[in-house]
Amino acid sequence: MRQNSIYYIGIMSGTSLDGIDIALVNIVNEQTSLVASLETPFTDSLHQLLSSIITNKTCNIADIGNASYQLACEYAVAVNHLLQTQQIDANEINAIGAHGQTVFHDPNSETPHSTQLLNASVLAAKTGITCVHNFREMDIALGGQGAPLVPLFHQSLLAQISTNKHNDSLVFANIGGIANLTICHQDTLLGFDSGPGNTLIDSFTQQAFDQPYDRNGDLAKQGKINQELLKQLLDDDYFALPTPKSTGREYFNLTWLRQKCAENTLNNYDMLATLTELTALTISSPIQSKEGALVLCGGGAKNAYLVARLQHHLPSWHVTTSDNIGVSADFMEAMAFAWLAYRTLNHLPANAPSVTGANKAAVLGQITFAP
Ligand SMILES: Nc1ncnc2c1ncn2[C@@H]1O[C@H](COP(=O)(O)OP(=O)(O)OP(=O)(O)O)[C@@H](O)[C@H]1O
Ligand SMILES: CC(=O)N[C@H]1[C@@H]2OC[C@@H](O2)[C@@H](O)[C@@H]1O[C@H](C)C(=O)O
Repeated sequence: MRQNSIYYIGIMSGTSLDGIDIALVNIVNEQTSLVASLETPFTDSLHQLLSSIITNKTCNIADIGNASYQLACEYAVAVNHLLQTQQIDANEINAIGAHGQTVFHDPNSETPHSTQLLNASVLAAKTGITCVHNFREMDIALGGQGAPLVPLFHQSLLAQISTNKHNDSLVFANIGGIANLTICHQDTLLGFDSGPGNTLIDSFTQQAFDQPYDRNGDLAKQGKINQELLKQLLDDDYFALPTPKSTGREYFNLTWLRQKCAENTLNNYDMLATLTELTALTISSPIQSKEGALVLCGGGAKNAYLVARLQHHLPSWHVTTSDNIGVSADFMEAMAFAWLAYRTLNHLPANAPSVTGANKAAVLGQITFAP
């Protein structure tokens, strides 16, 4: 590690497949702050390749290698561009914490695994920066879910954010493709995937309205929630499972939806309103305290209709976005991966057994040194 450097880079490309989020952060005395950020879409060819790997489940082995290589190249172009605009040399960066692209997540099978594609050698070679990656594997090897990993980062932020008023009941909800909650109550830390965030909303919007997502929830807002279908969806076993638990797009997808509502003939607006309500209810229902602060991050925080439904279900809660407490809602996850790289390089554990169910805390990730 370069001792005088305080910079780390985090890269997240999440389950929504909307592209790459990069955060350049500095970490001083355990305090993480965002210096610069960049959001860039995948090229069409990489987007198509990743979508086909994720949705087809079976794929050519060469596709895995190609996607890993292409992803590393696109990560590297974005990192180099960000550094150039900031006039920061690669030598000043301690490490990149790179999530990679999750293509399959199954921590509960007889052969538990979670696969994030990324050719880390290519990323290190093309940026000249040491790269930390494969963060979920060790937690799964220790019997954990390998996800979510951000709750410990959320907890680390508590010391530096200014919501002391609500500190005894603070819940972070990251609403990406899948939604995950971090519940900080006094000294306890809980965290789990609550279920679909935007993934069903996005897939249905693409199919029915030929738009990438339901901007601000404007389409759902025009529909009427169908209570009968909502009940059928909420009956899914995942929602009643005790923690630790995590999930992914291999479970919550349009096939899942079709199976649940084979007999339903809702119009598209009502369907979208019902799917949005599913996300709102599965995020709000596990929250037990009467009041507190619900801090939203991830793209779903921009869905005004979804946010209104969350506020509706949590009337005494202060529902806000992490931007309002000084942490970028768009780059929270990328910041978390920069922080995870910092933990790895400093030999510090980065999983929370109370969240993932691992039998012990451990240093996570693999290090690929800059050549
Ligand atoms: N203005 C908006 N209105 C409604 N939804 C939006 C808006 N902007 C972004 N989104 C939603 O946010 C999604 C992207 O969110 P985000 O980037 O947090 O997901 P991710 O990082 O891929 O997911 P995950 O956290 O599951 O890994 C988009 O696919 C879209 O559904
Ligand atoms: C396997 C996987 O990639 N899981 C992601 C996904 O996206 C949201 C949710 O599902 C969460 O469990 C996790 O990402 C975040 C960054 C996490 O590990 O905390």
